[in-house]
Parts: sequence; structure tokens; C-alpha cells
Amino acid sequence: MEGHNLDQIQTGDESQTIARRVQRLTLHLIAPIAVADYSNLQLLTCGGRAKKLINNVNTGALSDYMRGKYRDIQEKVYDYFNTRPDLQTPIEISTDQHRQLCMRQLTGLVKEAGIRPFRYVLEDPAKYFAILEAVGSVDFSLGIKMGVQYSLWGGSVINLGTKKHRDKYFDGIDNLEYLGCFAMTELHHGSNVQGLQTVATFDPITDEFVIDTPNDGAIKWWIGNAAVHGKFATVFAKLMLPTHDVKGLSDMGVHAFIVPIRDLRTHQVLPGIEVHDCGHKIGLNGVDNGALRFRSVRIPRDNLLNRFGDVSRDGKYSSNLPTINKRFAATLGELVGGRVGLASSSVGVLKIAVTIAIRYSLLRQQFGPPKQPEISILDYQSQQHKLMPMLASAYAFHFATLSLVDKYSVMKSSHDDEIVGDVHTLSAGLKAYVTSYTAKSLSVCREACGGHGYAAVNRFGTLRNDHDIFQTFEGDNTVLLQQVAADLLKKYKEKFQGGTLAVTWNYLRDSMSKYLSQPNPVTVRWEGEDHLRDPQFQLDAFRYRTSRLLQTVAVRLNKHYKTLGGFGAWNRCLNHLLTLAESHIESVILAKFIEAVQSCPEENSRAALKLICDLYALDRIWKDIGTYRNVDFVAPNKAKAIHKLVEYLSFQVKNIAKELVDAFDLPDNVTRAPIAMQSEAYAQYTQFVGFQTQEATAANT
Ligand SMILES: Cc1cc2nc3c(=O)[nH]c(=O)nc-3n(C[C@H](O)[C@H](O)[C@H](O)COP(=O)(O)OP(=O)(O)OC[C@H]3O[C@@H](n4cnc5c(N)ncnc54)[C@H](O)[C@@H]3O)c2cc1C
Repeated sequence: MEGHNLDQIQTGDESQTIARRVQRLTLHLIAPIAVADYSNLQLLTCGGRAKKLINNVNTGALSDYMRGKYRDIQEKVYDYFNTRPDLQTPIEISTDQHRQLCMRQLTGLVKEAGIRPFRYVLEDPAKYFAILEAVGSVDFSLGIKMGVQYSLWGGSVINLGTKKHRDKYFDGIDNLEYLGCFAMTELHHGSNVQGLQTVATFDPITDEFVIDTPNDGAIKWWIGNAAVHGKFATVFAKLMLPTHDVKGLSDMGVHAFIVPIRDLRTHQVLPGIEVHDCGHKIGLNGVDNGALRFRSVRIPRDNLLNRFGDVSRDGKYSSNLPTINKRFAATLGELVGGRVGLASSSVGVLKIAVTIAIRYSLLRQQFGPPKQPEISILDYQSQQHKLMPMLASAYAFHFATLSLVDKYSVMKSSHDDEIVGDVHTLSAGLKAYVTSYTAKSLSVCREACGGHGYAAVNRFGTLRNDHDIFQTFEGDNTVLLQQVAADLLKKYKEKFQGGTLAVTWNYLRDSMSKYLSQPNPVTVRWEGEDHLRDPQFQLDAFRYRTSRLLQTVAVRLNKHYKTLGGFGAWNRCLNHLLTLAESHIESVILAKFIEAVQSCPEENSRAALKLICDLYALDRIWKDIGTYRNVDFVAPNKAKAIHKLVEYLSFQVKNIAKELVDAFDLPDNVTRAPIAMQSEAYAQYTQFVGFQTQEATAANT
């Protein structure tokens, strides 16, 4: 690293200076306390460009730009829990107590604070997601319990059902009288929903469905709210209709049914239903996940959620959708809201973690030049390298998920087919990409805070454990990314057959030929800062990579198809397909970030956003520099210039890191880690473990 910076210094007497510096730098490694000349090191790090530093950020203006239109309701959530210390989750708590506390938190939110999220699931999804993010920052178990109640159980009733279901269940779901579950996953089948085995057989004599678990592999597993609190479950099962042929029954595919599981008055589990507790988990222990087995459980025909398919009194099936696959896609399609919520909540987790790590890194001092004060650990290039691209990513994801939420809201009101398709793919991709990134970053943040990052009170343990499963539920990330890749391939095929392309993927239509031609031998060598910081260059680089990946995987799939068939060919190219999906999602994120920079009305905030957007883009290019070099998109000199610029931008961002995390506008009662308090952090930390304040100690002696 240092050698690379030293390249900038040319000739002559300076070589001796360089030698001395190298010696000092080496000494620094052996005996850190003996570092001689930090200011020189700083200059080397910045490549002498300190004059261009952005030194001030208008935090208020930036925060206003970021906060979106639903910050007020988030503040209402924060304020409510701030005034109710009895509802705050202690660091150490048993599973049973945590579940009860989580239930009291949810009841308090709805009945005492008067925040009724359910109506927003349909009417104003953006407001619903804003509440979800705020509630998650109180306790992620609470966020998930609320999500199970309103997006999963409630969402399935209103999105998969019809007016009669809405009329009957809306109020009870809204006021928590009808606590419910979403029972899709089984012991043997999670990702492969079409493999579900639970059956719902229509009995024309009694006009009922009979729900059965045919074998132990079909036990509903992991069902939130089932172990303790749920009264109802939306159960996903194969709808079987009696026929008059030899088969006797016809499988109409997976449908959703409302099944009461506990008595509304006594809370006893109803006959024919067996419930067991999935037990203590790695995280989210405030949520009571359970397993359900059904033995000839009878429910009225009306309990079929019949928006996409219905059964008449005489046992005739009807649907506007012609095939099982189309009905299945429509059913699952209504559930994408959960993914949108997880993607934006995951950004909320990332913001909290980055805020704690950066505030502490600014406070914490270790080592320094001889006879000079110690320096903040954020002044170390390595700490900047860990945290500054992460801060830039938190901003990038913020704008990308805001735009996803907006698009989802439009989809809910317009039902426009093109937007529906776009939201499905985008929600799958962003959920997968953002949650994977956040999960990895939580460990980096913990490590960046050293030993104090390991204290449970400083939050990284809970954040990491609670968030980890975001990568799996609402669709396993690896499976979701394949949906993105499949969609890109579909669009690619359409392009070459002359079809139109959906909005988000427009760049494929506009630029495929440009990106698939050989890179210009002159521009691959351009290394000037203005060029590298030009959004057009950055977007071109991202899209070039995606287009190449898309074209090469299409060729490979085609080749393997002949010998391996569709499934085998897909599996042979799977890693390639996943890289393609991630690359595409990164392009979408960057495009949204660039748009957000350009739309920012206040100059000072725009400059700060431009800086972190450049860092986001160039850091991603640098992380994948092997690919860019392999295809000669960048020449060696340009690769080196990108690396230098990433370090320089990280250094610049470091100078405004405090303001950038302040602009997230997360109050201390949300971040909560004593080491990240905005004042007296060390004092708050020492008091947490039991030491008195210095004033109190003095008064007692
Ligand atoms: C805490 C918690 C709460 C939950 N809450 C609910 C709930 O309320 N209701 C509900 O119905 N479900 C719930 N679930 C279940 C959750 O939705 C499933 O766990 C999830 O869908 C993944 O399914 P799976 O566990 O069967 O994993 P699997 O599908 O078995 O995946 C295991 C591994 O195999 C890989 N894999 C699978 N298929 C492929 C493929 N095609 N290509 C490449 N790799 C593949 C995956 O990437 C993964 O690494 C919950 C789970 C947990 C842990």
C-alpha cells in the first residue's frame, strides 16, 4: 500500500527521504508508539490532494432530503418507546419473557400509541414500511412479529382473499384480536413451495375443506406466532377436488386457506391440530415460531382465499387464470411486500451498525506520532477502508430501497403488468443483495470496534443474530438471485426477438450493442479523476460487466442445454448466473444513487452525496477489478488510478463521516450502544457496568 503511494514521488534527493519514511513506516509496524511523522503519512495517503477536501456538510439539509415523507410516524414510534422503559428489551432475557415482552410491545404500539399499521399495508405501503423500520430498531423481534401479523397473515387475507374475507377479518387483525400466522413452509419444503404436501380436500357433502398433514415431512415448520399467540393461520395446501374418474381426486395446485388454530375465547389449541414449539433460535427469540400438524381439520368452504381461484357449492373450480402455474405465480406475486419490507429494514440495520461503528471510531484513540496526542482510530487508513465504503453503501441502499418502496406503492394502486414484473424482480434482487451485504458488514463493524464491540450492550451481537435470518426467510437469497438472472435472460431473449423491455432493464435495450463491442483502446487507459468520477463512466463500467455476463451465460446455457437439458445446464452455470444477478442489482443501485445525487436541491448536500456516490461506484469496480482487467475494460494504469482514488475518497469521506451518520437522524435511544452515544460515551459505558460518575464518586468521598 505504502509502496503504491510512494510511486507518486518521483526522483532525486527525495529518494533518501523516501527511504527514511519507509524505515519509519516499518518501525510503525513493529513499535506503533514510535511512529515519527503522521502528518507525512497523511499527505502520502491523500496523494497531496488535501486542497479539494469537503469540510462541512449541512447535516439538517441532508437529513431533510433523506428523511422521506414518513419520518414523523417513525418519530412517534421512537418517542412512544422512549417513554416506556418497561417495554424496552433488556440485554439478558429468557425466550419466554422475550416472547411475552414482544407481545406487550406490539399491543402497546397498536392500542396505546395508537399506531395502526394494518390499513397502510394496502392504502399506503410506504408508510407501513416506515413504521416497520422504526419498530425494528426498537427490537427486531418486534419488527418481525408485526410483519407476521400484518404483512404475512393480514396481507395474505386481504391480498389473496376477496371482500367477504376483508369484511370478516380486517378489524380483528387490525386490533390484534385475531393474531395470526402464515403457514407456508413445511419440514421437507421451504424454498420449493410447489413441493408442499399439505392437502385441502373439498367435501361437497358438508361444504367444507378438510385440511390434512399427510406425512411428517408436511408438518408446517417455522411458523411465526404459532407456538404461543396465534389464533388463525393462513395455511398453504394443495387444493384437491373430488372427480368422477378412477383417480377420485384432482390436484388444483397450491392455494391458501384460513384455518382457526386456537379457540378465540379459551386460547386452547383446536381439535385435530397439534402445535409444537420450534424452540430457542440463534436470534429473534421474541417471535414464537412453531410447528403445526393437521388431522382432518374441517373449515368452511368460505375459508378458501379465493381471489385467484374458487370452488362453487357443487365442487366446480373456477379461475380467471388458465393454468396451475399462472395461479401459483399470481398467489406468490401478492406476497412480494414481505421482501420489500425486509430490504428496507435491512438498510435500517446497516445504518444503525455503521452509525455505532463510526461514532465509536471517531471517539476511540489509539497510538499517535511521538510526543503528540493519540489519533482517532478512524484516522487509520485501514479503518477507513473497512467503514467508509460501507457508509457509502448504506446511502446507496437507502435510495435504492426508497425507490423500490415507491414502485411497490405504484404497483399496488395501478396493477400495471409491466410494473408488477419489475417490482417482483427488483424486490427479489434488492432483498438478496442488501441483506447479504448487511449480514457481512455487521461482523466488520463489530471487529472495527475492537473488544468493546463485543459487549452485548453495544448491540452488534443482537443485530447480527437477529438480522442473519433476513438472508433466508421471505425467499432464500441464492434462490431469489436466480429469479433475477432468469428475468434478465428472458429480457435478453425478448431483445433478440424484437420484444420490448421493462423500464428498469432499459439499459439492456439501449446499450447491449455498445457494451458488447470491444472496449475503446483509448478510454481503457484514461485515468484522470474527472473521468473516473464521471457518472457515465461508472454506469458504463457496471453495465458493461452485466452485459458481458449476460451474453456469456446465455451462450454457455445454450451450449450445455444440448447435453444436460434445461435443469442441468442451469446448474452448470449457476455461479455465473448468481454473479450476473448481483452485477445487475449493483447497476440498478448505482443508477438510483446517481439520480438521487442529481435531484438533491441543496448544493452542499449534493456535493457530499456525489462524493459518497463516487466512493460507492469506484469501490465496487475496484473489488471486481479482476473481471475488468480480464476483459480489458481497464488497462493496468487505470486500475491503479481507481485504487488510489478509492483510498483518497475514503479519506475524504472520513472527514465528513460524523455529519454523514448524523444525517441518518438516529437518536441515541435508537442506536442505544453506550460507545456510540453522542456525548459522554465513555461515561455512559462505565456507568452501564456499574461505576459511578466522577462527580458522584467525589461527593461520596
Ligand atoms: C426464524 C424463522 C422464521 C420463519 N417464519 C416463517 C413463517 O412465519 N412462515 C413460513 O411459512 N415460513 C417461515 N420460515 C421459513 C423460511 O421461509 C424458510 O426457511 C425459507 O424459505 C428457506 O427455506 P428452507 O429453510 O427450506 O431452505 P432450503 O430451501 O432447504 O435451502 C437450504 C440451502 O439450500 C440452498 N438451495 C435451495 N434451493 C436451491 C436452488 N434452487 N439453487 C441453489 N441453492 C438452493 C439455499 O440457498 C440454502 O443455502 C421461517 C424461518 C425461520 C428460520
